Formats: sequence, C-alpha cells, structure tokens
Amino acid sequence: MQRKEKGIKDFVLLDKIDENSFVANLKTRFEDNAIYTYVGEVVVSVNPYKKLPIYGPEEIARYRGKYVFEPNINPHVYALTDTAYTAMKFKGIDQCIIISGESGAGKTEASKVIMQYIAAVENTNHNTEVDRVKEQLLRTNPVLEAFGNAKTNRNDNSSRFGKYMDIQFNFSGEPVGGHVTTYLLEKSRVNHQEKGERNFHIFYQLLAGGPTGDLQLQKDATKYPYLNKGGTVKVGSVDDAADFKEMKGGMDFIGFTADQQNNIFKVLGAILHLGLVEFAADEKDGSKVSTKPVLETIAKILGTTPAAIETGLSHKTIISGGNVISSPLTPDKAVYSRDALARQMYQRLFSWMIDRINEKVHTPHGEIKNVIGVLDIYGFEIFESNSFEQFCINYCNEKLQQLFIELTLKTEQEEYMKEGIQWTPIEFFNNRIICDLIEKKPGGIISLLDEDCMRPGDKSDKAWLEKLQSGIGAHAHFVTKKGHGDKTFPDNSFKLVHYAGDVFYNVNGFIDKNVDAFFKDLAQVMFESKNPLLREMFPDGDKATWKNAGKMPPTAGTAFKTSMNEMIATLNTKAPSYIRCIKPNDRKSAGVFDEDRVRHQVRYLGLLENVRVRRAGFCFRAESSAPATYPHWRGDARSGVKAILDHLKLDAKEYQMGKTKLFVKNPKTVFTFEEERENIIPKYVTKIQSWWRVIRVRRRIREYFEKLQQTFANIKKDPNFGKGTRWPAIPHPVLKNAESTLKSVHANWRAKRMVLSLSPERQDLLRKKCLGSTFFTSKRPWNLQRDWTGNYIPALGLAARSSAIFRGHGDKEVVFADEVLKYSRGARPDRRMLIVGDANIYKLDPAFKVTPKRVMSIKQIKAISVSPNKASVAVIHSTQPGFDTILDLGVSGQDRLSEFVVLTYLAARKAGHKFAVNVVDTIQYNNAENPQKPTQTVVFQASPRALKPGQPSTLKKGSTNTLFYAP
Ligand SMILES: Nc1ncnc2c1ncn2[C@@H]1O[C@H](COP(=O)(O)OP(=O)(O)OP(=O)(O)O)[C@@H](O)[C@H]1O
Repeated sequence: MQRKEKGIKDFVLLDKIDENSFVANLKTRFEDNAIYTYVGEVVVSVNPYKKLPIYGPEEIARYRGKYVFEPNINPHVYALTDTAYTAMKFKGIDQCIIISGESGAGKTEASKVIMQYIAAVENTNHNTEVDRVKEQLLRTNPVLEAFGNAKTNRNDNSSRFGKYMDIQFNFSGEPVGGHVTTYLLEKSRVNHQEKGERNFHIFYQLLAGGPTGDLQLQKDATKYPYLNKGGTVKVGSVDDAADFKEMKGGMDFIGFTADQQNNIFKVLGAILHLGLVEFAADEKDGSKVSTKPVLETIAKILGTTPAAIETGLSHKTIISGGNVISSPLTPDKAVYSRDALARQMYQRLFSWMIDRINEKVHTPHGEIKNVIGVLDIYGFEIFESNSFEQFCINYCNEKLQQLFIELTLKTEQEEYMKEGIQWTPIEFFNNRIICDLIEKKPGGIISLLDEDCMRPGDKSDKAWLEKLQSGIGAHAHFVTKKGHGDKTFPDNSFKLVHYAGDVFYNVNGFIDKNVDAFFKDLAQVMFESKNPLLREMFPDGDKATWKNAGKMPPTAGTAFKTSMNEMIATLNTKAPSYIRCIKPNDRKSAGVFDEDRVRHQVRYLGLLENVRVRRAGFCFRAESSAPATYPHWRGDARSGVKAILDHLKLDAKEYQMGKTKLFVKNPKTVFTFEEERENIIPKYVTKIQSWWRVIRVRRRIREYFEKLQQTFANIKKDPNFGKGTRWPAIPHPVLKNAESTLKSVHANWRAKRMVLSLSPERQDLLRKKCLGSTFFTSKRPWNLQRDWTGNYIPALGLAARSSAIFRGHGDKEVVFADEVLKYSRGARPDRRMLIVGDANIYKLDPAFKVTPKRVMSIKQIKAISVSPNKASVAVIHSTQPGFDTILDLGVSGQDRLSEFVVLTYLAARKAGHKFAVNVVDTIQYNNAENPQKPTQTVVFQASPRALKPGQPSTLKKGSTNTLFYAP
C-alpha cells in the first residue's frame, strides 16, 4: 500500500480552476514530496532537488500493469510509462513520451526514470540479448551526459544537445535495441563559457580521471583557457574522477574498443592544447604560431606535423568554382580559425560517437515491432546574454509547444465541435504565430539570416538587425530598440516575445554561427593525420572530393529548422504522452517553492487551459460504470449510457449527449461517478487478471504438449524407446503431477515395448525375474542379471531316473534341480541333489539312488524364509510339523537361491497353492520330526574366517544357531 499523498492527484478534479488553486495544489503536494500530479494523462512534475524514495524495483513493481487511475496509486512517471508501454505492446501502436520544461526543470531525470522502468520490463524468454540491450540503454546515459552536458547557471547538469531516443521492442514487448537522434549541440561552449559556467563535463572528467600523462595534460583545469572562461572548473558535489570512471565503464560496455577510446581521448586532449595556441603577426600580412611547443604536442598527439597545423590555422582555403584558393590570415582571424577547428573537432567527435552508439545498440530491423520514443530536449532558456544557440533552443521549444497545442488543446476542442456539443471555446494562446515568425520562408527570421549570410561581400550582424527591423519590425512578437524598445533596451539586440517569456537576443555572432565556416585546409590536415578516428571524422578533408564539391551545405539555422520539422514529423506518427516539468526555484534548492516562478511556468505551459479542456472531455474515460452496465451491457450504447445516467440520478443540466460520447459538466459529478467506478474496477481488474492468467497458463500448457509431441514423435523407432530423451521443461508448476504421471506412463509403456521386443523365452524369464523383484529387491542382495536355467543337473541322466520317480508321485517336469547342502538336525551339512518337480520336492543322495531321500508335496510348503544378507540359505517351512528343511543353495557359487524360490513359487501357484516368502534376520524353524521338540532359531553372521567364494555357509548349534556366510 502506498502512502496517501496530500492534495489532489489530478488537476481535473480541482474545484476551482484558476491559477491560484492550481499553484496551491502543486505547492501542497510539493511540500508533501508528492512531485507528480496529473492533468488527465499528462504528468506535471516539479523538480524536488533532492532524492525521494519513490524510485527503484519495488516502486516499479507497484505500477507494472496497473491502470493509471486505479485508486491508491500515486501519480508517477512510471504510471505514464506503463500506460505507453501497455498500449505499445497490446495495441501495437508506436508511442512517444515528450518531456518539456525549462532548463533544470528535471527533464533528463524524468527520461532516466522512464529508462529505468523500461529496463525492468520482464525478460520472459530469458533472452540474454534483451538483458544486454537493457544494460546498454542504461549505460549510454553517462557517456551521452559526459559529452553533451555541462554546468550552466540554470542547471549543474544541463543537456547542451537535444536527444530523441527510440527504444525498439520485439513481438514479445522486450527491448531489443535503441536509436539516438541528437539535435544541435551547443558547440560554442568548447571555446567559451559564460561566467559561472563550464565547458562540457568530459574535459574536466578527463583531467581528473583520464590518461593525462599520455596526452601531456596537467590535472589543473584552470591551466586551460577553453576550460576556464567561466571562472568555474569545479561543480559543488560533482566528482569528476568518479564520473570519468562511470563514463568509461559505459564506453566499455557499449563496445568502444580500447583503441577507439584512446583516439577519443587524444582528440579531447588536442582540443585542450589548441586552446593554448597563440599567434603573432608574420613579416607579410599573415600570422605564425608563437607557442611552438604547444604546436608540437598537438602534432604528436594527432599524428601530424607542426608545420601542417600551423599552415592550416594561419590560412584560409576555400573552393570556388572547383578552384582551391588559399590566403593568409591575420592573428585575429587565425584565433578564429583555431577556435573553429576546436569546435569542429568536438562536434564531429560527438556525432561520430552517437553513430557508433547507434551501431552497437542497433537491432536488425526485422525484429523490431514497435518503438517508444523519448524526447528529452533542451528546455526554454533565458540567459543574461542570449545568442544564436538560445535562439535555436527556444525555437525548438516553440515547436514543441505547438505540437502540444495541436495534440491536446486544439484537437480535443475540435472533437467537441465534431460531436455537436454546445461548447464555449476555451481561450488559449496559440504560438503558431511565433513559429511562423521564426521559420517562415521567405520573410522569417531564419530565412532573413540566410539571405544575409549568402549574399556576396562583407556581412555584419548589425546590418542584419537592420534588415530584421525593416522586414518584421511590426510583428507583435518582435521588438527592437528602434522599433518600440525603450532606453533600457540593450544595443545590438532584438527581443522575441516567446510563449514562455521575453528573450533579448544579442545579434553578435549570428552570421558567423549560421555560416559555420570551416576551412578546407584544416579539414585536410585532420584527414591526412595518422589518427584513424580523425580520418573518419573529416572525410571532407580528402582532396579527391574537392574538385566536384557541390553546392554549399545548408546554414546552421536552416539545418536546425529542418531537423526540428523532421522531429515533429516523427513525433506525429506516434501516440504521445507528456511530462511537463516545472522548476520550483532558481537556486537549485530542495524545499523552496517560489510561487511566482511556478505560476509563470504554469501559465506559459498552458496547463490551466489544459485542465479546462480536459475537464470537458473527462468523461471519455468513464463510459460504462453502473452496476447494470459494467462490465456487460447487451443493449445499444446510447441506451446504456442512459442507464448509467439514470443510475447516477444526474440532473439533465449536468450533461450533454454527443453523437458518440457523453459530456459531463461538473467534475464533482464525475468524481462520484469516478469513485464508484474505482470501486468496481479493481474487482474486475482482479477477475480479468485471473482469467488472463488462466488463458496464459493454458496457452503455455498447450505449447508444452506440442513440444512434448515433437520430442517423442519418433519414439517407436528409437531402439531405447525414448530412455535417454530429455523431457521439455514444464512451463508452470500446475503441470508437476501431470509430468510425473506422464513419465511413469512412459516408463510402463517402455517396459512393455522392451518386453515385447524379446523372444518368448526371454519374456518368460523377465516375468519370473519381475516376480523375484517383488520378493527380494531392496530386501536382500540378488543377482538380476543371471540366466535362469532351472535344471543344473542335466548330465546326471536324471531324465531317465527321475521319470520313474516322477511317475510314481505324479510329477511331469523338472522345475528346478541343483546340488545343495541340507543341514541335518545336528547341523551337519549333507550334500544332496534337490529336484523341484511340478508337484513335489525331492532330495536325492549324491549317488542318485532311485529312492528319493525325502519327498515333500509342493502344496505342503507353508513358507520359504531367507535372510536379508548374502547367505544362500533357505528354510522351507512345511505345513507338517517338524518337517522344516534348511538348504544351502550356494554350492555352485552362483545366486541360485532366488531362482529356486521363484520357480518353486510359480510351480506351487500353478498347482493352485500359495506360500509366503519371508526375508528376515532371525528364522524360526522346526526340523525335529517330533512335534513336541521346541522350535529352533537361526541368526546369520558374516563369517569371521575367510570363506572361499562359493564355499557354503556353516551352521553352528547353540541356544540360538548361528549361520556363518561369506560376506
Ligand atoms: N525527480 C528528481 N529527483 C531528484 N532530483 C531531481 C529530479 N529531477 C531533477 N532533479 C535535480 O535537478 C537537476 C536538473 O534536472 P535535469 O538535468 O533533469 O533538468 P533538465 O530539465 O534536463 O535541464 P536542461 O534542459 O538544462 O538539460 C538534476 O541534476 C537533479 O539534481
């Protein structure tokens, strides 16, 4: 059971829909550590700036397969992910989860929570590949963050690139791959950081924990101009060395080889050294490097020559009409070219790494059934000084807001119109107008920028600003000083009135950043280096490609615009879910809820409008919850709805019937409605779950039997009749009994087949041995393997002699005959020939006198007792008092005792008589031929003296007789 959170879990249920109530509910919940709240299916998340105990396997289990609105379950990103996952798995619809909010609001953290949930998806088929992919997906994070995130003034771990990740699933709903698309890396950070900010994490990690010796780097980050522009090289709680280790572990797991990693570190090291390169004017109009040792270090690390780099940095080479034109650069311009090289190296390294990650986490296409995309892209940001990057980032956020409007506010309201519901449209600000202002072609800001960049002759940011003023100065969302700006309006700037707030953009650098010029000679130096990674990163440095260099590549602005439109198109093909992140304060502090800051975000995110529109559509989800209709209703839909309304005794003013849907006005009504449904649903959920379980088990049972059938399909042809065949594992414990029954059925069948495959004689023998088994197995040692001959005295001419005896007593055949020892009353062993006929037992003396020594009718055998050890002695108990006989059947050294007992038993049975066969330690007998004499007792002992194999037992008389046998 989860704890009960304070406040209202879904804003749709708020009594009063206004900003104050909305913010108050957020605050109540925030102070109760309840950071997630719904607006219908949208999750609003407030950054707690502290670790909360609401994540991890136990929490994940709570949300697995649950209905989002089930009672007693608190709102969570897990719930949203589960809903998306379930829809993906069972309806086969691609999903996307769009996470938005300003910088530091918690988007990246939310995306990690989603990944956690997905990585916990059950691997039902125990596919090791699935486990590997899950781990890879998780392990890409520290790598991406190290290279793509940095400390900004808004967020200590700010994503400086946009990330869209498709998680790919197979038919069983298991993650089998992933694909990352990145958008505009803020590469200017490689050379420059604002005060209080840092370069990308990876540089500081490399110095703290990487192979600095090999790269001739010092551990102190303040020594590197590229790392120290913001005056901050350390972030409070961050342990760069530990982060390096985690990042490297990620690289290892994803599959970056040691060589690849070394080359990556070399590129990073070279960038840091590049920052130390300085220039002086040379004798002509050009420049030369004044820090030669640094140049040598770079050349060494990158596998090139100092001269090549120097020439590359101090010259500008362009291709015009197929001609290569090279001209020297002044020291100022050379610095620019140095920084451009550093940026290019970093950006291309980043892209190269993303490509490798995609290669490694890729699944062959055929196995992918659906995807869940997660979009975690830089949030709306306003800095003191905002440049081209902020312009792009904020434009991206406008596009996402537009998508949100399209998918939620607009579409839903259009639905009411379509349904013919009387509806007062809810006002919301549609930011389409701002998107147009930026991206329209011709005439939009990007288009005007491109025009200036392309035009021949000198270009200046200021001239472009003028152009903007004259072109779009009248636009309601565009302001310049010259336009309606006042005195405080900063110079060289324009202001955009974004949906999320006003932002002043300083035009300095827009043209350069948009053209993103990179001179061919530098690309060539990189391409021709000995480092294979650089060769891959700079294919445009291959001179062979210069001749037919086609048209100019698109500008950075246009390329970004294109990538944004592609991104929106991708998202549009999927069913979206939203996480709207809110930043509670600007101090990155836990427990501080700055109401004004929050109110501002609630406003620009359009959350209130979202609630209003949702509320009207709320009952979409409550289609059928009256006892009469839930879960079965056999009438038509409209009268079913009527039945529900009657059950609720709803006032006619409270609702409207649409063409296909019901619209309820007051959320209070809906709430009771909802509450009732909440009570009904768990019951049916349980029921459905148990049905489902039964169906699933049945399906698995069927599969098991199919497998079984396949396994034993050719069993009859198997010489062993399936003896060594492996049985398929049972899929569920309910099959345990069935399995053991089946196994014994199989064993019986097999035994029968084995028997039937034998000759009639062998079958007969087997049957006899089976009987022996019931007498002796696990009671005394006996030799099952022996052949049973029955008559062991054939050479004695018995046939002739015995026929006379037989005829005299009515026997027709010899059942068993062997030489034995018979113990006399005085315990003397006498040799005798024992003959068991089908009616009588005879004891002849060894000379085979015709007269039998003794005759006993088989029907007189009361029992035969044998010992539980190796003694080969049997006591035949007679029904005639005093006539018990002690025989040792071990003369031959073979175990003929068992044979004797079984054959005699069968002969008796044939004659219609039954006797007992006892296996006991102590045998009572009477052989005194005088019924008055007391019964005697014999016990068995292993002989203390060595007896030769086959040497018979000896009987020692005493108060209790003792029989010594060869152990
Ligand atoms: N759910 C959470 N639990 C605990 N801390 C959080 C949570 N969400 C965010 N934070 C904290 O806030 C910081 C900023 O969050 P995050 O990096 O996710 O912001 P963001 O919206 O992705 O920002 P940006 O747009 O700058 O990348 C995190 O580093 C973390 O310290």
